[in-house]
Amino acid sequence: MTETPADLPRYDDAFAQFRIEDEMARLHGNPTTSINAYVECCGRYTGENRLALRAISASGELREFSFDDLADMSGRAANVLKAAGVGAGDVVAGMLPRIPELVALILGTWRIGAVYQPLFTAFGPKAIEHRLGYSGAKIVVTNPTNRGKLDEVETPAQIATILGPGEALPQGDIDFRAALAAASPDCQPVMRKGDDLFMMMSTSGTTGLPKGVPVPLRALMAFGAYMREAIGLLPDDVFWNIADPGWAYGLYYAITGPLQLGIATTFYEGAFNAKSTYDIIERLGVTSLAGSPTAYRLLMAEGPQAAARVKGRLRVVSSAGEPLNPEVIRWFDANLAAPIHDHYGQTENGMMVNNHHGLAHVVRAGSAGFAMPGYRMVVLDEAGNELGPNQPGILAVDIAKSPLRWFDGYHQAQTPAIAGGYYRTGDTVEYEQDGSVSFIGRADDVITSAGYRIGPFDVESALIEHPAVNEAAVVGVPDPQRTEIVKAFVVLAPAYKGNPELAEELAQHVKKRLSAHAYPREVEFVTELPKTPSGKIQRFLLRKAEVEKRKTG
Ligand SMILES: CC(C)(COP(=O)(O)OP(=O)(O)OC[C@H]1O[C@@H](n2cnc3c(N)ncnc32)[C@H](O)[C@@H]1OP(=O)(O)O)[C@@H](O)C(=O)NCCC(=O)NCCSC(=O)CC(=O)O
Repeated sequence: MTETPADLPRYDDAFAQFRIEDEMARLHGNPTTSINAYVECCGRYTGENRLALRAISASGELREFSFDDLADMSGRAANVLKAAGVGAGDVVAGMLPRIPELVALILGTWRIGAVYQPLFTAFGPKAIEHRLGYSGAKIVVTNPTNRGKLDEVETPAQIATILGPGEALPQGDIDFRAALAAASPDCQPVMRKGDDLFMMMSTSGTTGLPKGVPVPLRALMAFGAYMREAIGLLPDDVFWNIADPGWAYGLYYAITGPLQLGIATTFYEGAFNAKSTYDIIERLGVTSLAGSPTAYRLLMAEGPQAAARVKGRLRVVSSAGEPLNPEVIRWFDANLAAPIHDHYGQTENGMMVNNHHGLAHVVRAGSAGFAMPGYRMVVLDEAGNELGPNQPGILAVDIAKSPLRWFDGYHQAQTPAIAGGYYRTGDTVEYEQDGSVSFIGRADDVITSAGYRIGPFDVESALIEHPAVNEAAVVGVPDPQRTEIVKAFVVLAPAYKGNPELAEELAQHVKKRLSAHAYPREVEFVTELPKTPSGKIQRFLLRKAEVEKRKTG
């Protein structure tokens, strides 16, 4: 790839020079004594007339907000939350599209020392109820598009709705926009400690429903380090991370990370499509773009002509959520003159292995890159022994030697992934001789589709709610566009007959009940599912057969 400029440090140097004290010094507060995420991401940059947010509405209207504007809006949001009885340590859930009020809500939540829980706007009632259930959120802030789903959710949480012109307020709700206008913008930040939480995320595994991922304030050090070390964000960059803030990559690195560095971020409220993405890159002069390979493959599919008008504009492009194929790297190089680098992370611990833009000379196409300074990443065999180069095993974090790692376990759930001094990511990889990591696949049944992590059990439990379904097994099958798609194998109840209409009905059922992104794009009706003698469904056999079938065409 790129030639080695003589003055760039060797990657090993960056790793050796890492000192947690330097990361602490970059914060405004101190994680051991007193810290507040609002102060880190906004309060410290007020009074400088500094740009914080460019927000483009679905109809294309651009509005700009300074850190002072966000201080004012978040102060109001904080006072509205306080009036609703929210205090330090309480959970505030947000189910909102990318609108300026979303940032006001998140910063306002942090300002009073509360914990922000994102609810992806594609979620259906089943996914929402589960998450509000384990978080115990005191209030949910949403908009009319999503409000109806909450009628089907059992929750004691108060609901606040952001109304558009002429929209009616559901009975019992707080009119959030009117309350913001009436509230005072003044609010003294509530200081916390580094181990206190400021986010409650969720993530899927192989078994059981999604689990809560508590994020302590000391994770801010890791988020800032990723923006600096891997994305290589510079003060003059026009930064746009297109990932949805309903998930980790969007919340950590489209909102928290750039604001923490005092650098403006970008919101586009409309649904993703290649044309509007090129339009916005051109209109705003975006120099640093982040997103998932599926989004980049969709930009590629639009063809070289569409790309030509922004060729040379992008200084760097960062990719996360799924492995990046070398073909995309070559296409971006040829048609956008932009280096696109693969980065690897998880909701637990954030980004950990990256092709760091600032260290372009060590980038390897087809590899996930090198451990972030501040992390010691290892490859383990099943017994927990560290493996050498070219030996496949589980990618893991060496806890004692990774001062930036912050994940201490799932919320009110066991965390077998943390054992023997390591956190096991669940991804199978191997090291190359130079220490870069090559991704092989998941060691479990978790599905990666269009950058989303989807738990098969979650989809199966939505399917078996349908009266036609007796049993279901859900697997990820390879797909050239979305890495994997969700496929369901369904054993029907005796009164039902498998046909395309029923397959579509089941897909729609999952879409509506669970989430619009997690539905099975393929449904196959079968008479039985492969099982172990003890009755456990063997998803891996179904997946293996699908992989073989697709290979042989
Ligand atoms: C690449 C994409 C832009 C492609 O967008 P698409 O529009 O094609 O499709 P999609 O995958 O978003 O959505 C699948 C289906 O859900 C629907 N859909 C999506 N969002 C919706 C919403 N908010 N409300 C209602 N429906 C919605 C779409 O219309 C589509 O329906 P239909 O199929 O009927 O057309 C997107 O998939 C994307 O942003 N992916 C990246 C995800 C991401 O941010 N990953 C990194 C974070 S993961 C992470 O942080 C860790 C973790 O997950 O744990």
